[in-house]
Amino acid sequence: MKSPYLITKEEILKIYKPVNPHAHKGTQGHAVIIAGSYGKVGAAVLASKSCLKSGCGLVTTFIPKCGYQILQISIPEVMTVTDENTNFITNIHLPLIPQAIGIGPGIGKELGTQKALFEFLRTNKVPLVLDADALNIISENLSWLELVPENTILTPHPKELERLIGKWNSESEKFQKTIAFSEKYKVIVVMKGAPTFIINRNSVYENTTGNAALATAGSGDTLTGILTSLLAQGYEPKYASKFGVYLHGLTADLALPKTGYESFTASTIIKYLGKAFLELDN
Ligand SMILES: NC(=O)C1=CN([C@@H]2O[C@H](COP(=O)(O)OP(=O)(O)OC[C@H]3O[C@@H](n4cnc5c(N)ncnc54)[C@H](O)[C@@H]3O)[C@@H](O)[C@H]2O)[C@@H](O)CC1
Ligand SMILES: Nc1ncnc2c1ncn2[C@@H]1O[C@H](COP(=O)(O)OP(=O)(O)O)[C@@H](O)[C@H]1O
Ligand SMILES: [Mg+2]
Repeated sequence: MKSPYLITKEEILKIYKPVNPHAHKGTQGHAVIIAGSYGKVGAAVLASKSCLKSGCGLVTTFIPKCGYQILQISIPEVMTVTDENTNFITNIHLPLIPQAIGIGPGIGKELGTQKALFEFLRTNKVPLVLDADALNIISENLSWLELVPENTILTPHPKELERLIGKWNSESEKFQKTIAFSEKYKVIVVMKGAPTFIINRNSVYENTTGNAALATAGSGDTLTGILTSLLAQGYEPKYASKFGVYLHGLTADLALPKTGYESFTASTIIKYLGKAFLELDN
């Protein structure tokens, strides 16, 4: 394997598009987050909040009914659309065509949710981020990946990656298999870890931000929100993936001197997103 390209501040500055002074919420992109189930509505809250706090103009969150009040009270800025079902998603219907959709955090693997995911993938044309249980469901139905838009971003952690590509015997085999997977399905794979690598066909990129403070519940859910937000703002998937992982890691680097590793939580990622964007101007 060629040595990876590093995702550095210099690279990110070539990608970053500062907000236009004439911008309004309608020009900043409308993102949809499809997430949550009974007991895991927090995943929907974290992904939606990080989405909104990464610059997109409007966020609509699709959740099972049990998440309605939780979402509306936790994040009044976010609009919500609910499934007919109380505890998990069974039928994804959106009253709008957004610029990007992130799906998967906390949705579970109920049969009804699997069917809803298939029907969604069959009809969706919008740029997509697939995470968590969306990946776990797809792992058992790999042909569904033929339905997703080209350059869909997949964000597996190592266990989810193993479910997608099978076991590997060495680091180099892991990369070979992920490259083959990215080429076969024409998708971008964000291999989350320490550090995170992005595999886009046979190109490999290594993130330079982040630390072990990110080893905390919901950390990946916030990454899904950030990536979906950047896609909705019009960043191409190859740029959104790099910018997103860089910003996500940078929040932890900036927060660490204040929080230490132990008290850092996924909400701290969200809290430090503003400082991470400001750091790009320094
Ligand atoms: N507050 C919430 O509502 C939360 C909801 N979550 C959701 O809960 C669902 C289950 O997610 P999980 O990821 O916990 O379950 P998984 O079963 O997908 O992953 C857990 C397994 O993966 C392994 N693993 C994870 N990261 C690893 C790493 N970096 N290196 C090696 N092994 C690693 C763990 O050891 C464990 O065996 C997802 O839908 C997720 O989005 C979680 O994000 C936690 C917070
Ligand atoms: N030790 C670490 N160093 C750097 N980043 C880490 C470390 N541990 C976890 N992360 C990052 O935290 C995130 C964890 O994602 P994930 O496992 O999906 O969390 P969750 O499902 O709980 O939201 C990934 O972006 C991963 O790269
Ligand atoms: Mg996760």
